[in-house]
Amino acid sequence: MNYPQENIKPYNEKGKKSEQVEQMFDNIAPAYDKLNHTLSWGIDRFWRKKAIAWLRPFQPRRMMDVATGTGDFAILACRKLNPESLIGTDISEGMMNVGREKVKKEGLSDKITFAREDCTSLSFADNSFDAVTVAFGIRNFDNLDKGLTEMHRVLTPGGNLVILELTTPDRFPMRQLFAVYSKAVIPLLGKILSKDNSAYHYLPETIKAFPQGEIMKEVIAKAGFSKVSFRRLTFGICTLYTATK
Ligand SMILES: C[S@@+](CC[C@H](N)C(=O)[O-])C[C@H]1O[C@@H](n2cnc3c(N)ncnc32)[C@H](O)[C@@H]1O
Repeated sequence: MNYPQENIKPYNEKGKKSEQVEQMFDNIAPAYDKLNHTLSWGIDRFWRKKAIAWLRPFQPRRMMDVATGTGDFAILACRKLNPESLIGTDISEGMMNVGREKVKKEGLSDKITFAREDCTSLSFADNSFDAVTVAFGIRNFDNLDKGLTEMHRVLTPGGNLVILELTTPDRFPMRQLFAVYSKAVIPLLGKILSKDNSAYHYLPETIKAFPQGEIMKEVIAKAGFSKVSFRRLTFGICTLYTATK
C-alpha cells in the first residue's frame, strides 16, 4: 500500500525519497542533537526512557536500533538493558559518525556498533534479533510496509518491536497549539540552527501525513506482528507502539 508520507520528499518532487532523506540527515547531522532537544524541550529523553522501560521485562540479548541516527536511543538502551550486543543501523553515515563519536566517549564501543542499512531491505538473516527499536525514523521510510516486514523478518519468534513516532495530538487545546508550533516554530528554529531550509518543513508535513493510532496499529499488524498496542505520550505529541513477532 502507498501511504501519503511516502510521497513527501525533503528537496524536490523528482529524486528518490531515500536518497533525499539521506542527504538531508547528512546535512543536519552536526546540528541534530541540539535541535532535537531544543524543539522537543528535552521531552524526547522521557519518551525514549518510556520505550526502553517497556522492553526491560524481556531482557533482550541481541538488539538492533533502526534509524539510529546519532545514537541517543542506542546508548540509553544499552545502559538500561545491558544487552550482549546492539547494532545501530541507518542510511545516513553523517548521523552515524556523530553517533560513533558519542559511543566512543561513553566507553560503549565493545557493545554498540553501527552499519549502513536501509530498513526496507536489511542484509541480516531471519531471526537475528530479540528486540528491534526505531525512534523517530519510521516516518521517513519510502516504503512503510516493507520496512515493517523487514523488521519482522529479522526478529526472533517472540521478539519485540518498539516504535516511537511523533504524532498529531487529537484534543483541544493541544491540537491547536501543536498546529501553530509545527507550522511556525519548528521551521523557523530548524532553519536557524541547521541552516537547512527544507528539512524542518519536511518534518511537520510528514508528521501530519503519517498514519497514527488505530490506523498505525493495523498497519503494524498487517506486517505480521501480534500483540500490537499503542500509548499516546505527552498529550499525543508522541506515540509509543509496541508489538511482538
Ligand atoms: C529523526 S532521525 C532519528 C534518529 C534517532 N533514532 C533518534 O531518536 O534521535 C531519523 C533517522 O532515520 C534515518 N532513516 C531514514 N530512512 C531510513 C531507512 N529507510 N532506513 C534506515 N534509516 C533511515 C535517517 O537517516 C535519520 O538518521
